[in-house]
Amino acid sequence: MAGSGSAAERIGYITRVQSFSACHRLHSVHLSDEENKRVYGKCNNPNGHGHNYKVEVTVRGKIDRLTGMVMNLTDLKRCIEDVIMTPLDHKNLDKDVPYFASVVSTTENVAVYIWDNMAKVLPPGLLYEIKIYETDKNVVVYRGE
Ligand SMILES: Nc1nc2c(c(=O)[nH]1)N=C([C@H](O)[C@H](O)COP(=O)(O)OP(=O)(O)OP(=O)(O)O)CN2
Ligand SMILES: [Zn+2]
Repeated sequence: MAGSGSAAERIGYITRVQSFSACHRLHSVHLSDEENKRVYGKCNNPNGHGHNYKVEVTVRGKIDRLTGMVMNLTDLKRCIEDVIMTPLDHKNLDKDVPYFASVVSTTENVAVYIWDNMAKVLPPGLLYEIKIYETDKNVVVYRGE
């Protein structure tokens, strides 16, 4: 049985929460203007609209027996600064972030963008989940599938 102090490996999930502000417009380059209006409605407004996004970045891994950590949250904080805050905070997602020039800036795609870039800077296999609150009511989860 795995009691405290046993040799059994423990798996932990740790999450850091980060907020950022950005504006965007839902508009697909693969759809006509009419289709864009029909699909995205008010979110296709040419002048865009803004959100205060909240992102939860979760990593999963062994709780190191010596350090007591899955990873140092201070290191996770630095990764989040580089991957989320520097490129996205106070930006127009569609105009300031090259990735969204051809990819519609839905929250699903923002989650994929963050996942792909977090995976590049974290130790392999550690990233577990990106959860984004676009609003209090609209929440997206992406787990790299
Ligand atoms: N599948 C998706 N659908 C929608 C997305 C998205 O990212 N993925 N995004 C939007 C808009 O960006 C929009 O800003 C959402 O606004 P709204 O519907 O007004 O947000 P709320 O539901 O929180 O607003 P309430 O009016 O308070 O209900 C649309 N669809
Ligand atoms: Zn929006």
